Amino acid sequence: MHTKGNSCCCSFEDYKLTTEWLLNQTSHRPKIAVICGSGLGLLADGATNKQTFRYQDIPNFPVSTGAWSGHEGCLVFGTIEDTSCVFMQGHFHLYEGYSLCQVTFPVRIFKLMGVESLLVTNASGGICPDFKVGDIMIIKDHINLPGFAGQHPLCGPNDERFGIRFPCMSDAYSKDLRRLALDVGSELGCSDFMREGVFCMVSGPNFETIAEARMLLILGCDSVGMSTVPEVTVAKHCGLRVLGLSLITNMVSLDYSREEKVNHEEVLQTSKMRAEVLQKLVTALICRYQQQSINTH
Ligand SMILES: O=P(O)(O)O[C@@H]1C[C@H](O)[C@@H](CO)O1
Ligand code: HPA
Repeated sequence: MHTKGNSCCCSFEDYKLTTEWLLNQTSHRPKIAVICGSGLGLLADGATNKQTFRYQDIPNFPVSTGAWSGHEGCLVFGTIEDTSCVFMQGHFHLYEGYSLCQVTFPVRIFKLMGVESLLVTNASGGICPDFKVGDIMIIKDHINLPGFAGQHPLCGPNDERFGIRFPCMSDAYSKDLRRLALDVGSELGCSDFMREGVFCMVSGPNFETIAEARMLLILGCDSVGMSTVPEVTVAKHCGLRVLGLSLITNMVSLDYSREEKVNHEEVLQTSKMRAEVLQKLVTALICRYQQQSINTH
């Protein structure tokens, strides 16, 4: 897989080869794909009948830069109730040096495998002053800051087999799935720490300066992180329904007098603290998703 400038140089045949390889290795035919954010690899724990592939063993799959820890770097197929799912334990970031074609490569594989909906999770810094560490924000919309600077996963020749040249992004996050997430969250007693808001992607790897954070607040961002937007953009382009859940792992500094400094350990600690709740939420969502599709089809 090569990249030219910032455009994707992965051919349709590359995507097909990886898809066919996976379909030949597993009898799972996933309907839902889940991208596990930093520290959230255990979202796959609710699944049974699991089959795991290391990224390094999957043809064309981007290989870990070693920045991840533990059991990350695996694609896990499994079943939740009767729904076949696939989980990405560990995802790819611009700041690790991956091209956006590599970052979003798995999403097109999911599409070709027959996945209908993508559930993206991530860790982010809270900007909205009403938010608290540990809140789960349902992503209502996003700001693609790297995209404004030409770092966009759909730059380059458009492959119509995936989607149209100029896709609409005003409804990138499914209203039905957002409602379902709110309902399921409320049934599980999570309403007190569930929010909805606008997510902004920055490239990272540094956390924001105070001036940058203040700018993001003025722009209407509720939280900021270093992933998700490229995957969601490519998912929407190829017709997947998307739900995004962003865990507020820290509050972003908006004030020069604030003493606390954000760091990656704090991010991972909050993810660890909330991982079990998020896992229950994701599992319940997938159960309800299946029931809803049965009722509506
Ligand atoms: O869930 P992701 O991987 O987006 O997590 C954020 C962005 C960085 O990877 C990391 C910074 O602490 O957290
Ligand atoms: N800023 C950017 N990305 C992040 C943050 C943050 O404060 N927390 C987790 N990911």
